[in-house]
Amino acid sequence: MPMAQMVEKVKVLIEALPYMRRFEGKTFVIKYGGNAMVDDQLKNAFAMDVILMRQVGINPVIVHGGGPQIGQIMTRMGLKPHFIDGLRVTDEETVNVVEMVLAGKVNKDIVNLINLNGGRAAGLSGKDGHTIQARKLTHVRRGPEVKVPEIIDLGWVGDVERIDTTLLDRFRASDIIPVVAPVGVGAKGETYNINADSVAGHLAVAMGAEKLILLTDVPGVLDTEGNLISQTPVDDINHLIKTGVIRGGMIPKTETCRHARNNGVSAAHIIDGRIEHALLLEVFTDRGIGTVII
Ligand SMILES: Nc1ncnc2c1ncn2[C@@H]1O[C@H](COP(=O)(O)OP(=O)(O)O)[C@@H](O)[C@H]1O
Ligand SMILES: CC(=O)N[C@@H](CCC(=O)OP(=O)(O)O)C(=O)O
Repeated sequence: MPMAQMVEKVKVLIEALPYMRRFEGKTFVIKYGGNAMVDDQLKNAFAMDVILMRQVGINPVIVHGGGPQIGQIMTRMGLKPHFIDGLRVTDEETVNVVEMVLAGKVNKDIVNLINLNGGRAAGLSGKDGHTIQARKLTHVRRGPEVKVPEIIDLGWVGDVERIDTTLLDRFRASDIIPVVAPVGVGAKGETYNINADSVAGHLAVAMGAEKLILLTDVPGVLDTEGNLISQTPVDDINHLIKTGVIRGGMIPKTETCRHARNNGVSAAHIIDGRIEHALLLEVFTDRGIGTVII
């Protein structure tokens, strides 16, 4: 390798050093989903990023999605997936499929991925350690087409009521990376299907996380011309939603970020999981690659 190229490599490490120092001992809650969870090269890059974070003393907590994987199994079973405002309408049969897919195969595949890349991961759902305590979500329909606000029954869709961090605190004290399925448990032991971004936001608050990082399939929050908004103060989110700059699936994402920011999390990031090593590029470089909500 030519000397100039070697020097460039060392510069990258030096650029990362102040960030490594600043984040040592801090918790990052990372929502993992989208393309980053299906493409083999991206999957391994994600695992390596998380392992490197753990190695330099950061406590990464992974919350995963799995909407497409649930959809595949439902279709095979002859069930038709149905969404309202980005939330899956979840009847009794569907909630069983959701739990089997998320807390089962999807969760274990991620645990396996991290372990195979040299880390130590353990999977849990919200039922383990009573970690994610939930109640039925009261969903009010929104958007320009809704004239009168209307409450919709989405079935077994949950809202986080309380997070018990006991189990996650144990992991924090060890070298184990927790991988959390977004399945909640109700007061009577009932199972709730919860949006993974929302679980990540609540976990970040409960754990006093330094960062909430949401991986998605777009570069970040885009303006009306499609240009990336690299940084935005949390107080501007409302305006961006009201003026229609932020729409659709980006509304609950940015609202989750706002909730986290307003409850002690220092920064919330929305980044492009289609970029290899998106996590390290966002966290350990001066410019970052996505949107940071400060
Ligand atoms: N201002 C915006 N910037 C970026 N994406 C936006 C914006 N407004 C709406 N969106 C939409 O939000 C989507 C991301 O939300 P969603 O599909 O729910 O993500 P995920 O599947 O990763 O959870 C984007 O694909 C895009 O279509
Ligand atoms: C209530 C609700 O919609 N829950 C989601 C949970 C998984 C998820 O959030 O997965 P993604 O991040 O891949 O969308 C669902 O059933 O699909």
